Amino acid sequence: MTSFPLRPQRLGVNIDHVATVRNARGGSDPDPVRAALLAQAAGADGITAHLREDRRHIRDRDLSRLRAELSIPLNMEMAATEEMVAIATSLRPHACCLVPERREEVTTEGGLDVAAQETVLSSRVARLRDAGIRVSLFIDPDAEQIAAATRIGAAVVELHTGAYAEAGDEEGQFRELARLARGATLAASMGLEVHAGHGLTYDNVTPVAARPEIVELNIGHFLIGQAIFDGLPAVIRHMKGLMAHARVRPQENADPQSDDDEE
Ligand SMILES: CC(=O)[C@@H](O)[C@H](O)COP(=O)(O)O
Ligand SMILES: NCC(=O)COP(=O)(O)O
Repeated sequence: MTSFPLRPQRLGVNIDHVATVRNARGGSDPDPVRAALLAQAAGADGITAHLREDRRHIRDRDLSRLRAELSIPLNMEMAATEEMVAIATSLRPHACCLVPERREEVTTEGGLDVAAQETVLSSRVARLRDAGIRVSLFIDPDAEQIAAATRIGAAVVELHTGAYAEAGDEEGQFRELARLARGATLAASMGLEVHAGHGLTYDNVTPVAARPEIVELNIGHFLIGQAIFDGLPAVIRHMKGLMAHARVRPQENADPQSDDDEE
């Protein structure tokens, strides 16, 4: 692994769960667009918002306001459906991240099975790309999925960090970190830009932030929850500080067990 300071890593702030709280009462507060503008002012490098098919948090109007009001990149997460492709190609956000979706799920469980649906996904990726949108695929860090992502013309993969974040013990965390490290190295070697996210917190971000190939982290649920106690600007600044520190001496900050040189 690299031992010199790495280039800074971008933080994409996911504001979905501001909308979850708003929707609990059906009114207009708290406003996710106001949160996004606050995040932008506090140093967020991008804003991520997931327009779910069931509109349980972010709604169509939130996205059009985000598109109009933000000056940092907007990353629209969405299922790879006809409806969502039509919305995205009309909205033209900076990026679209295609994610798997099941109505019954509480949150996004696992990555998109790109290998199993290459034909349909490649035509949807092409339509988004033709509209000038940078396309990312939210996948598990598996060689088969990474190879399929390159075949269908994605520019970016976002590696799902949920299994790492939820690993119950140190051994499981080491194993999942090693898997992420292998996936990140492979994806970068195939020319993909590598992002990561899901379930990241102050406590588990450092080894992921220290991976040289990972240039962007998307973090939401933890930041929005922690903002209740500390305020959103302070929370964003603290997370960015942890990410920056992880990249100063990546060898010390990455978990030694995750070092792909040792595998
Ligand atoms: C794809 C993904 O990881 C995000 O969309 C994020 O977790 C917030 O949305 P949900 O909690 O609704 O999955
Ligand atoms: N793609 C991951 C994301 O946007 C944020 O996930 P989480 O931090 O809300 O779990």
